[in-house]
Amino acid sequence: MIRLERLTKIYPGSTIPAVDNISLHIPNGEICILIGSSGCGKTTLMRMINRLEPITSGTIKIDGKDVTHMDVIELRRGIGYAIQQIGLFPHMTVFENITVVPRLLGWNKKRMSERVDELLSLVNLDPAIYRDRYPRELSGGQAQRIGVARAMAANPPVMLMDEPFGAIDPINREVLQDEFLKIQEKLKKTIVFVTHDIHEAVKMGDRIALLDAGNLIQYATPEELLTRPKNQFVKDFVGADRALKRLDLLKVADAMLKNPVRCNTEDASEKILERMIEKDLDYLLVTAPGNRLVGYVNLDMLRGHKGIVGDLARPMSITVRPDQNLKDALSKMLTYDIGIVVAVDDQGVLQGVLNSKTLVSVVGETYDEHGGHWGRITTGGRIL
Ligand SMILES: Nc1ncnc2c1ncn2[C@@H]1O[C@H](COP(=O)(O)OP(=O)(O)OP(=O)(O)O)[C@@H](O)[C@H]1O
Repeated sequence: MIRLERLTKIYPGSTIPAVDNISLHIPNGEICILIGSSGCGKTTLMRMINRLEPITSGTIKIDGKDVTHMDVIELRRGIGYAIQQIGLFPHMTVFENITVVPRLLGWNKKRMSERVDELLSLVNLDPAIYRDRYPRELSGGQAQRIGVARAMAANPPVMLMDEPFGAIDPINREVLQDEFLKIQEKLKKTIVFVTHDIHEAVKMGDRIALLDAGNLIQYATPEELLTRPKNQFVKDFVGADRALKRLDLLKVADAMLKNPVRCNTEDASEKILERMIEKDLDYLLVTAPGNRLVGYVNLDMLRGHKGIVGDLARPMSITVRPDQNLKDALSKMLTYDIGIVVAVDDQGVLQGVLNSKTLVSVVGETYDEHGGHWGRITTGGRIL
């Protein structure tokens, strides 16, 4: 756990604090995002944690230990540091770049070699291809991955990441973010992460610290920041479209109808047709034993058919997973021009159904300025 108490930094020659009396607490295993406009003090705050900047007043404790009382080399061994400019040494190979800290720690060749291969695989680069390359032989995205791998080399429990994906185009950035979140799910590091990008903050952060002119304005979960901005500054910062930003945050599982109406593959087509007409349904999902999604049937398909629905069911053109975010789901719905999408797990078992109406209502639930009330997330009515 990282605990900042009344932390202040005044640069020599300046009278205005770059970081002004900030207290905040970062639980172990969480990603804390520092965000705010240029010059608000994000980098300064971060660099005080590994003592690249001396502290003017206040304290920083990592797992109860005051960083200013620790041996600085010892301190930095426990803290991985990845920065936007990547900072790879141009005259060193990928292998040598990644093993800078392990070499200082006196690891033997075999251990370093295994670690490099493990880290390269973790960041999705083939060790056989990349370990002997020089930084100039890498794309920007690959170099960023190496930067992250290097920061993780000695398996530090804490990582400081200063706009680590800043210089990457938006598409590769999304890919890197997703990969990094997957890694973090496994490794559970305590991470301080600086970004300018509110989308990135909402997506990556367990908590977000919004700074302005050295002051901490709000420290909250992404959900809270979007739905309960503390004041006008926060509202302006997160943007008028904060409702839409919740699409990044909410999962399909938050908005889907969990028990959609369905029928079994073995059901007689005639019987199902009758029931659908009675219940005024145009489409019906078809599942096999174990609730495995087979596809759907509609009224036209069933009319005049004498067998079982399993013989008719058409597979869905697309499905989503419950843990996908609503932005991905909406994007699929728009791409395929469909109003409904079915959620299945990795084994193809039916989990729920998402339709555009419930999606809009879930995303539209924002802070009610007058009553201070939030609508409950509801999945709406039955849609099939
Ligand atoms: N070495 C320094 N000497 C004097 N002032 C500095 C120094 N480094 C930063 N500052 C000032 O401290 C303030 C905070 O800077 P800092 O780099 O922490 O901001 P930031 O939020 O990281 O900005 P950016 O998003 O542009 O990187 C700024 O006003 C900056 O000009």
